[in-house]
Amino acid sequence: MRTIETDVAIIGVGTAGMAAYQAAHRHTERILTIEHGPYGTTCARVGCMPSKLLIAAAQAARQARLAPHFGVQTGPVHVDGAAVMQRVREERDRFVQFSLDTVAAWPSGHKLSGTARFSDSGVLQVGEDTIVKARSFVIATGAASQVPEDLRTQLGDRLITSDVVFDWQALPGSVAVMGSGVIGLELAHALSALGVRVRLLGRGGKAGPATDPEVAAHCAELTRASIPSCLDSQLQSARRCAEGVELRYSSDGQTHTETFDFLLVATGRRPQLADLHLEAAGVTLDEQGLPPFDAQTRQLGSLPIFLAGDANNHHPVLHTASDDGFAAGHNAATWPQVQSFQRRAPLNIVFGEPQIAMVGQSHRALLEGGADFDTGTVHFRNQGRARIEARNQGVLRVYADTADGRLLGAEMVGPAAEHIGHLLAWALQQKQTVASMLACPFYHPTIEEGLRTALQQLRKKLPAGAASSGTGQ
Ligand SMILES: Cc1cc2nc3c(=O)[nH]c(=O)nc-3n(C[C@H](O)[C@H](O)[C@H](O)COP(=O)(O)OP(=O)(O)OC[C@H]3O[C@@H](n4cnc5c(N)ncnc54)[C@H](O)[C@@H]3O)c2cc1C
Ligand SMILES: NC(=O)c1ccc[n+]([C@@H]2O[C@H](COP(=O)([O-])OP(=O)(O)OC[C@H]3O[C@@H](n4cnc5c(N)ncnc54)[C@H](O)[C@@H]3O)[C@@H](O)[C@H]2O)c1
Repeated sequence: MRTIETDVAIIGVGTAGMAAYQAAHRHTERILTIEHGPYGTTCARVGCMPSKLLIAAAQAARQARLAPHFGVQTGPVHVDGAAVMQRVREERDRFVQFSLDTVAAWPSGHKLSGTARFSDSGVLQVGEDTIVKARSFVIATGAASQVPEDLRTQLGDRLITSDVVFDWQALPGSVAVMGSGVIGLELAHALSALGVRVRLLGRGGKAGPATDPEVAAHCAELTRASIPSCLDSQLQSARRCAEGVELRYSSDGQTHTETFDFLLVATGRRPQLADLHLEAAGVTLDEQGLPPFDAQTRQLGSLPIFLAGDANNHHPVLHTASDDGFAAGHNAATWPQVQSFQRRAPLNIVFGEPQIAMVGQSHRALLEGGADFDTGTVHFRNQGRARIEARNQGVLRVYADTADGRLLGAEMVGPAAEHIGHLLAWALQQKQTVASMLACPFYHPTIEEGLRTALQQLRKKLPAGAASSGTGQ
C-alpha cells in the first residue's frame, strides 16, 4: 500500500474538477486529482457538445423540409444516418481533445487514476493499493443516468441512455424515449427530425421543465404536434424480442404494444456519491442520500470538503459546474479560510424544437414563495420576425415584482429562446425593472420585439410607481 500526502485532493476530473484544479493551483502545488474513467469530461464526451451536434443535424433536416414553404424546391430530403453520426463523432472528438490537452499539460504527480472512496476523515482509499491523505477535498464526481435495474436486466444492451447515442455508427430505425424531461425532449426531437421512428413516453402530461401552466401547455402541445408522444404514460412491461424491445404501456386509458430497436431511458440523473463512503468522512446525508451543502461556499458543514458540479445537484448545467469547481477549488486550497462566491442568475435552456428557456424564479417558485407579481405575455403566432421565418409558435411569459417593477423571472417556449433567455437572465442579474428594460433598444424586425410586447403588456398591469421604476422618471 502506498500513501500520498497532499493539500487538496480533487475527486473527478470533469468540468467542475478541472476548474477546481485551476483554482486550487493558484494557491498550492500540492494537489492531486483522482479520476476513474477517461479524461475528456461528460460535457464533451456524452453531454452538451455531441447532443448539440446531433441537434444541429436535425435542424438542417428541418430547414430543408421547410424550404418549399418559402418557394424553394429542394426535392425529397434524405438523411444519411452514417454521415450524420460520423460528423457527430468527429466534432465530438475534437471537443474532447481540448480537455485531454489541458489535462495532459498538468504535472504527472498531480494525476492519479482510480476510484476514490473515503476510509476515514481526511483519508481516501484509491483502488486497492493507494491511500491519499489530504487537508481538504473537492468532490466533483458528476451525475449518472438513473436506470431501473429490472428494466436493465430485461432489456440488456437494448436499453440505452444518452451515454450510448453519440457512439452510434448509424441512426437506428426506431427508438422509444422514456422521460420527457430535458434529455428526453432534446434527443426525441433530434432523432425524430432525422427520420428515426420515435415514441416519447412521458409522465404527468409534461414536456420539459416549464412550470407556468400556459407555457407548459404550449410545450406539451408543440411536442405532441411534432413527435409521436404519450406524455402521460405508464410502462407496464418491457421485453426483448426479435426486433429489439417490445413495450407495453398505457396512456389515456388505453394499452398499447409497440416494438422498437431501443428503449432510451432519460428519467433523470443522480449525483454519483453513493460509492464514496461519505459517512466515513463524517458527512451526514439528508433523506434523499445527498449531503446538505452551502450553495455559496460549496462547503459541507464545517468539514474541509467541497462539493461541485452535478455532484451537488443544485443546478446541473455546464456553466454552473465550472463556477462551482472554481469556488470549491479556491476554498479547498485556502481552507480553513473560505469565501462565498455569488451565483449567477438562474438560466436553463432546452434545445428542443422550439427551444425552452427558464430564467430566474420559475412561475411555480413565485407562487410557492407567496410573491406578489404581475405577468406579461406574448404569443409568437403573429409576431413579425417569427412569421417571416415561419417559426411563429410558442409563448413567452415574463414576471415582475408588483411593488417595484423588478424582473423576477420568465418562462418561454418559442423561437430564439436561447437568446431571449440570455437577455432576460442578464437583465435579471443586473436587477433591471420592466421600465428600464423597455428603455433599451429593440431593433426592427426581430424576435426581441416579442419580448418588448410582453414587457409593454406587463408595464400596463403594474401600479404607476412600479411601472416607471428604474428609469429615473
Ligand atoms: C446528454 C446531455 C446533454 C447535456 N447538455 C447540456 C447543455 O446543452 N448545456 C449545459 O449547460 N449542460 C448540459 N448537460 C449537463 C452538463 O453536461 C453537466 O452539467 C456537466 O458536464 C457536469 O460536469 P461535472 O464536472 O459536474 O461532471 P463530469 O464531467 O461528469 O465529471 C465527473 C467525473 O468524476 C469521475 N468520477 C466519478 N466518481 C468517481 C470516483 N469515485 N473516483 C474517481 N473519479 C470519479 C467521472 O468519471 C467523471 O469524469 C448535459 C448533460 C447530458 C447528459
Ligand atoms: N440543455 C441543457 O442544458 C441540458 C441538456 C441535457 C441535460 N441537461 C442536464 O441533465 C439533467 C438531467 O436530465 P434528464 O432529462 O435526465 O432529467 P429531467 O429531470 O430533466 O427529466 C426526467 C424526466 O423523466 C420523467 N420520469 C421519471 N421517471 C419516469 C418514468 N418511469 N416514466 C416516464 N417518465 C419518467 C420525469 O417526470 C422527468 O420529466 C437536467 O436536469 C439538466 O440539468 C441539461
